[in-house]
Amino acid sequence: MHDTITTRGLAVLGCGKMGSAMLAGWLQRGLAPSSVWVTDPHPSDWLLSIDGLNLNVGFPESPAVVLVAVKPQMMADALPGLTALGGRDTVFLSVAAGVPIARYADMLGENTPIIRSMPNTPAAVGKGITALVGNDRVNEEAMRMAEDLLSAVGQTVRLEHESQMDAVTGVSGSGPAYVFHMIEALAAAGAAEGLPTDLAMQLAKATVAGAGALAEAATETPAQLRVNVTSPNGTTAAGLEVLMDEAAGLPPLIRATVKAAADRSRELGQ
Ligand SMILES: NC(=O)C1=CN([C@@H]2O[C@H](COP(=O)(O)OP(=O)(O)OC[C@H]3O[C@@H](n4cnc5c(N)ncnc54)[C@H](O)[C@@H]3O)[C@@H](O)[C@H]2O)C=CC1
Ligand SMILES: O=C(O)[C@@H]1CCC=N1
Repeated sequence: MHDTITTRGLAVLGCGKMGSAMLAGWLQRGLAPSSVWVTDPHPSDWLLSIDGLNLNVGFPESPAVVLVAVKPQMMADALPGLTALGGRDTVFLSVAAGVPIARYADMLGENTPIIRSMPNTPAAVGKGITALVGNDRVNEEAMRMAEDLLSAVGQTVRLEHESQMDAVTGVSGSGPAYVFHMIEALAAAGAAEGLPTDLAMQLAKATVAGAGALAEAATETPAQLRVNVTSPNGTTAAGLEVLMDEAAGLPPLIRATVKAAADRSRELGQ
């Protein structure tokens, strides 16, 4: 873990599902709990069980990073307490959906290095992907430090423009929920075809996990991997005829799903 973080400390504002997934990754990578300060009015049992963590005792005077992981709707209550840390070299790293860098800069001062990021919950098992974009106060060293932190829980990608963040949120931030729903729907369909519920769920989970792993590992495109499953005039072709229907199949449904999520991200930014 980056030396600056160990010496100056890492502050976490809000440590629910996302904050905890990230903190778990950092602790696993060897960050000492004594280097971490967490403020959360409702700490989980997991947080309470971490020996040496600085929990709800305020933040150090000049932490290397402040991770902001409260809900966008809580931001107005949570952030004003941190204005004293703004305008210096403490890097603010936000994971909040929709909240633009400008809103942090308004509260913390224009001179504050602010990185807006969008992780996702597979971070909890080290398989997340986080997109990042910083304001012009974020130098290369600060960006690398953030990437180093986030790479503890999966892949990272830099965005060229903050405006891309709403689409990213619609695809990879919210995306795990779409895939979990796919598992639910696949299992329910298996049960409707006569399988015991548990068996249908086991088949659905393993199929989605296996297909995801193959899509990541293979040199072929997902389209080719799909073709590889599809025997001419076989079972997959019959299924895909329904799923790939241009008017009523998955493409228009996923298009509308991602648009709704991206639109909501834009709305949260208003
Ligand atoms: N859950 C997800 O899949 C993802 C969430 N995010 C973003 O992460 C942020 C947090 O989301 P979750 O972890 O899902 O929510 P959560 O509800 O699990 O966590 C939020 C935490 O903030 C704490 N909190 C509330 N008021 C506070 C205050 N004034 N000061 C400090 N802490 C306070 C709550 O006690 C809670 O533990 C949101 O902004 C969300 O947009 C980003 C990517 C994915
Ligand atoms: O639903 C949300 O608003 C958050 C952001 C992306 C995933 N969960």
